[in-house]
Amino acid sequence: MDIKTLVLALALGNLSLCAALFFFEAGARRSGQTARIHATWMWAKQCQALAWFLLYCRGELPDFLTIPLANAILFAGFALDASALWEQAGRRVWRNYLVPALGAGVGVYVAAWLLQLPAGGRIAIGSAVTAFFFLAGAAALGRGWRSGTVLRRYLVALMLVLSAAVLARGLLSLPAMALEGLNPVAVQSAGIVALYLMMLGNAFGYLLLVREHEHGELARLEVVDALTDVPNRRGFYTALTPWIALARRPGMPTALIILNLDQFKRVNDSYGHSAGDMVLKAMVDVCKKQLRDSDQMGRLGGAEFAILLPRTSAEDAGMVAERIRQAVAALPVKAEKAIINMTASLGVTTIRAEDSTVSLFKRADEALQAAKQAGRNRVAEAPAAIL
Ligand SMILES: Nc1nc2c(ncn2[C@@H]2O[C@H](COP(=O)(O)OP(=O)(O)OP(=O)(O)O)[C@@H](O)[C@H]2O)c(=O)[nH]1
Repeated sequence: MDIKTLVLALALGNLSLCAALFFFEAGARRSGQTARIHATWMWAKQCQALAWFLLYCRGELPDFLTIPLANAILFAGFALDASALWEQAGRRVWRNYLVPALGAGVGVYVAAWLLQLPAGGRIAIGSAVTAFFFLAGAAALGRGWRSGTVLRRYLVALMLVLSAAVLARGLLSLPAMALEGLNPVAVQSAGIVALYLMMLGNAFGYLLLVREHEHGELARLEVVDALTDVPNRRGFYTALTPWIALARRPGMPTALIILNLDQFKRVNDSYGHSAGDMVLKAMVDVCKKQLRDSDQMGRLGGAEFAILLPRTSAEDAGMVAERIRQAVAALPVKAEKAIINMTASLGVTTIRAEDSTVSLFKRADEALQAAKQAGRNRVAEAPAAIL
């Protein structure tokens, strides 16, 4: 295959990836950070498609368009590719390094063109810049190598090999490095094939990270409450299970508090659902400040939360619950249109040897209902076990 056809294949390949991503995006209706990463990747592909088309027109358009401008756009496309991979890996800060690196790469390349360096020198500079951005992308994909899938490792290895191939192409383009018997056209063709494979490797790498991120998020949301970021009922029950088993052994008990915000429905009705959400989040923050690191808070649903206090007696748990009650009552929540004062009722118990999850929550809930019936904004303790 001649070099011009390969360059055209790269332009069309990037264009078709752009179209594929556009439809992938249109169906998914992503938001926030994910949408931003997709946009970065789309820009990367558009830059690369444009640059390859300009390079394809070499000889038909003025040189300043098909040499410095085309290569500057191409480097920008590679930098954006690496940037999307780093953002997807959760490290936005990498943009701060990639942007200056792009500026330096473009600067050196344009200077080489202005100084009329031989084509081999320019190719070597271009290959070094390209390999740098490929390696940066491979590094993003290689994060979490040990726990990564085999496919991810394969892609990292592929990207490393291809980066080395691109670098080798650049070195072999230097007149001083030219090996005897090596066909320069074959070297250039091999370099462009490496770039083609890198285009595919990058695309698969990116889609793989998106898929892994989305799977991780789905798995997280099975056990974590999306609004307050504490374990949901399922996550909390999972955390509770070993403590129920441990309660059958003698030793310090484990306590359970159930907290319910008082007349929370009124907050929603008076100030709107989003104000209610703000109250729930603020309430979790307030409670967490009163707890130890080893304590565990979860959202059972609505305005009801559970708090597990390992190695805590009923008396101490009662004190913690009272501290939480006072903290909630003392903290007005600033919502968009109002300052909302809340109170909470709390039921306290300790896990008994014979307890199941059902009997434990039944007892804590009865204590909570007693606190509600006694007038709310108070703590009630379940009766002690009859020995
Ligand atoms: N803003 C918001 N409200 C929620 C959410 N989940 C449930 N709710 C509302 O929370 C309210 C729960 O009210 P309850 O706990 O049953 O009753 P209450 O009004 O707090 O009254 P008492 O518990 O008797 O003091 C209902 O109005 C639900 O619609 C949520 O995620 N966000």
